[in-house]
Amino acid sequence: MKKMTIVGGGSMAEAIISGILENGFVKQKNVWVTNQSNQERLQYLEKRYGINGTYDLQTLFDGTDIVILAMKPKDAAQAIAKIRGHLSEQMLIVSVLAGVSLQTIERIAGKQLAVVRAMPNTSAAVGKSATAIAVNERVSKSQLETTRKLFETVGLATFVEEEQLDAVTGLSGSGPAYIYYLIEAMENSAVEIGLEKQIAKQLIVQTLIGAAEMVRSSAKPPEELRREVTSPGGTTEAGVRILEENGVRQAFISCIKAAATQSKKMGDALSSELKVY
Ligand SMILES: NC(=O)C1=CN([C@@H]2O[C@H](COP(=O)(O)OP(=O)(O)OC[C@H]3O[C@@H](n4cnc5c(N)ncnc54)[C@H](O)[C@@H]3O)[C@@H](O)[C@H]2O)C=CC1
Ligand SMILES: O=C(O)[C@@H]1CCC=N1
Repeated sequence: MKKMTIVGGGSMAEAIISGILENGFVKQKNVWVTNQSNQERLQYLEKRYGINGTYDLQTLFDGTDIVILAMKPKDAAQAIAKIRGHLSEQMLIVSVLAGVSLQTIERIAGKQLAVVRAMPNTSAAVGKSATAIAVNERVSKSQLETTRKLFETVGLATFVEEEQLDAVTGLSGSGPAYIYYLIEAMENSAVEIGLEKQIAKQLIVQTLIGAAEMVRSSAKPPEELRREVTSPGGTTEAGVRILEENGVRQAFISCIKAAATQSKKMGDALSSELKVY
């Protein structure tokens, strides 16, 4: 892989940049990034990661192999229209935009392109993304391999049907935020019951890592693992009863469904915006 161009320099772009450089997928000097207008942010990315920032489209796209689209879906029409003259069939276009279909990317570009639609998460920054990927028929075998390698350098990568990507977005694209929310609540409670914040943080993080590893490596389903923690008349039973009484399970289910629906809505909104033109 010779050159990579990233359009959009926000949280997701930074997570990918940090992950791929850590794993040597591409050399720092061969990574080019741009954003809408925030020069300070571009300079931060250049300094922090030793990559190149520019607003000059020729410099950005000349001889590039992979273009990563990492702007918000609402900005996609304008952003892709601006760069479409620089996109070619030889390039692999990788979109991480929630909800936006492979077809929509080609429609905005106004030409046939090899497009990958991926849904990673920000844990890419530490090599732990869970990424699901769908591709269009113009993606070659070697581009498919490059895509797999790209996302495997930042965590787990799996291929799915495009129709499943909204569900993936609701589950694992947004997923880290649900876990951070849980950690916030655990930290709040820890302070309230008299633990020091720093000690509580260590215990919470290790508990999450341990539980995740148990689910990953054990043949037992999570319900059974949970039963093993729950002594009759004990502490866990007292705690989990409160979760059940407060509908926390249902709240999580509704949360993930709402996020998946929102992904589809954002894609549909962009698609109907295009019909207007
Ligand atoms: N943040 C997350 O956890 C995840 C985000 N995504 C997707 O990644 C994309 C980016 O999300 P974030 O990084 O969170 O957003 P962000 O708001 O942090 O960054 C968006 C970037 O796009 C740039 N941009 C906007 N218009 C542009 C234009 N016309 N030309 C060039 N750059 C332009 C902005 O300047 C900014 O640097 C979204 O489409 C989102 O759906 C996907 C998976 C996870
Ligand atoms: O909140 C969002 O729209 C993006 C997509 C997945 C995670 N963050």
